[in-house]
Amino acid sequence: MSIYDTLNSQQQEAVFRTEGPVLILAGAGSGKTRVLTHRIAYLIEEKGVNPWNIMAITFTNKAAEEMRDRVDKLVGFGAESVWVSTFHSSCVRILRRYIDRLGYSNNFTIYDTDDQKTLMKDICKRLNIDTKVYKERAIMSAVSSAKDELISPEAYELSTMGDFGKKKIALAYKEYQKQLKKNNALDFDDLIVKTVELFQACPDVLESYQERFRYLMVDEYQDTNTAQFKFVSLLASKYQNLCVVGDDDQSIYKFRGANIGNILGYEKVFPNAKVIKLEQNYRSTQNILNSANEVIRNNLGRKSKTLWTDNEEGALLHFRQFMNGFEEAEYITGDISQKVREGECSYKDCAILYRTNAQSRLFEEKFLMSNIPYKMVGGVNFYARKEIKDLLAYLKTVDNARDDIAVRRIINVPKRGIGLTTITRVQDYADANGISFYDALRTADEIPSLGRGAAKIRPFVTFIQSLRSKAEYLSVTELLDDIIEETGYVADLKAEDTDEANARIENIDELITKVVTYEEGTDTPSLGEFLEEVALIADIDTVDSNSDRVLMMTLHSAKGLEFPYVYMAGMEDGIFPSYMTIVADDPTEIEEERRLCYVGITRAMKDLTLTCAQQRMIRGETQYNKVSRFIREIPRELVDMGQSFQERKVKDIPLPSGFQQMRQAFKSQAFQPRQFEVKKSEGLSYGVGDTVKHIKFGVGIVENIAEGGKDYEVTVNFDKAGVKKMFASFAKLKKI
Ligand SMILES: Nc1ncnc2c1ncn2[C@@H]1O[C@H](COP(=O)(O)OP(=O)(O)OP(=O)(O)O)[C@@H](O)[C@H]1O
Ligand SMILES: [Mg+2]
Repeated sequence: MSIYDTLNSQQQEAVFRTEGPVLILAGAGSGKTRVLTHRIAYLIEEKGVNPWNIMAITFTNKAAEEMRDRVDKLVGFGAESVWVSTFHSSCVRILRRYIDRLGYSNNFTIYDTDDQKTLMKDICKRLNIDTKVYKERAIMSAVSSAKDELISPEAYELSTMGDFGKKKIALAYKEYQKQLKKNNALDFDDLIVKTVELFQACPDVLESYQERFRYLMVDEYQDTNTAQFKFVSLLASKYQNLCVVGDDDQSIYKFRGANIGNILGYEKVFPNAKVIKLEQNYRSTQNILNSANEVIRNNLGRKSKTLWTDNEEGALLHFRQFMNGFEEAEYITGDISQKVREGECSYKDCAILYRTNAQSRLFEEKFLMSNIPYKMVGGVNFYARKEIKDLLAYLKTVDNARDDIAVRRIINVPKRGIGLTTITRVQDYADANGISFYDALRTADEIPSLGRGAAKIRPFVTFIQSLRSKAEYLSVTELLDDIIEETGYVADLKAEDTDEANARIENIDELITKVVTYEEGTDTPSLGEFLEEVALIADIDTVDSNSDRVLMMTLHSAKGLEFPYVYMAGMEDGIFPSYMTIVADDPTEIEEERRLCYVGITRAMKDLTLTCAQQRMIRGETQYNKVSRFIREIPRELVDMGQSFQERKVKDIPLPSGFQQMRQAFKSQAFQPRQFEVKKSEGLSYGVGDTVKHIKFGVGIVENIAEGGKDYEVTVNFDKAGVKKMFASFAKLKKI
């Protein structure tokens, strides 16, 4: 039996049709990605195609990694030469080789959003564009959309049609490109645009890549934009071996220029394309799939399609409503650890999905406290995010200013024109005199080497000093508000008005919520104690070589992935669908959110839990949200509604439950695993120093047993496998 026998007949058709354009349009979990990986295997093994001649493009690095993995498993030898990557990294590789043909040098720099913004600010100044009327960020986002559509500065200018605002943007766009080139730099969008330009300007380069990539495949095709589509169609125009797979119901990147028209337009560019539909879902239980189908049915602008499954009916979906976000996080973490403890699944089988990254904080804290390993995919841990670090650095500086790193972090946030030379000189002075960096700043006038630099430092010191005197009578919440206000931190982000800036604001709101919760839950709150509490969570080392971890990510980053147990949290109108899309005039915005919901539901293989909170603290204020409209679109008979919170007779919980324990835990530091060295642990049949046997790692000696929340963490030095840390309940060690 060959690997291709495991495919159904439509899938086989898609795999075996290696020549010519193929379009596979099919619903979630129908095996689209599987078809692509098997197609790669088939090309190499059955058609004798050189792996070097195959290119597969996916949307995210995570998806590329996963595809690479799947291909490696199918094809033993040679698979590493298949070019599997994202659009952006493919383009970087091509440009590094040939961009000199466009007059750049091959060691070009790639500008991140901060660099872009600095440049755009500069340009606005130079062109006398009033950034109060035309915000840099708004200009940048218009420029970015133009690039997604492959509209050049010249074409943009022609399209302005006397529109005054657009004219300004056209001017800025033109100048921006000029400056980028002068700096030998490309922004993110340019990576694709310049590659397309290169292909168009240099037929020989294009041809060499056409020869190289005889077989092209694109996953998640529904999310490609015009520029990306042009890139692949140019590459495929010679041999026409382009196979794209996608699902119009999972198009969730309209805000980034994804163009659903590409799906429909494919047959225009490749008129003899073979269209293949896959209708069987292999991923999910009937209940999960039916729920997903019912939800997506509410979108009007879609092609209807059939998606069925042979899988078992499965458990009902679970819906749980809680008093607040804290209870919600507690329930989900508890549910996961119970399942793991009972041997029903491992941590890595579980994923928590949410609408915005800011929602991760409560889960992270809960996981850390319960010693449950977790990993955030495609996001940065809450306390490692720039905006959170910046604001905490302010609080630390106000608190005692002994943390040099904190002071240095914010000395130029927002920009105060204090240069690196000045900072280095201050640091040298501090080192030479054995004083802190901040104390050196306070005596800046006496540092001879500073010269005029000292004048720039004075306002900063005055600002911090004034915050310090305010800290005597302000609450931590008020102090934080004051810092945000005075630094213009949020105001600047608001002016940027991009998705990224808005996500940062949400994170800051979440920090405010954290402070408010802290103050409400403490008799004598203080800045010092708050920082201590945060430091304990922020500094816990989450780097864990163990890959058995609960995954947390936004719904957007979950695209293409699958997990046996999925938790969709924050199912509330105002969160998901987001408030912005509810108030928008445009009904297609809700449809995009609904597609995102469809993506979320269809990630689940066996079990799906949907949760929401009655009240949620956002920006330190309690909001009352209705249950998400998407929940109401799922037929009741498919859902186990659990106990509603009214039935639990919760009278009035001013504080999130579990909060007191958390405070206790912080005070006693009980959740720091290494603090508790237990010689002979209750319930374990072995102790430190005993020789034990593990089913996979063999024989070793127990080096340490630490109390970790609800389970013991055992460190064993195995004769062969080396030192491993594991939780007692699934290590199943036997004393010998
Ligand atoms: N013919 C098949 N037999 C058994 N399992 C299959 C078959 N086809 C697909 N699967 C399994 O079904 C699951 C979903 O497949 P895959 O991830 O390829 O779907 P997809 O269409 O790419 O989904 P998405 O739209 O979410 O990206 C995978 O676990 C895959 O291994
Ligand atoms: Mg897929």
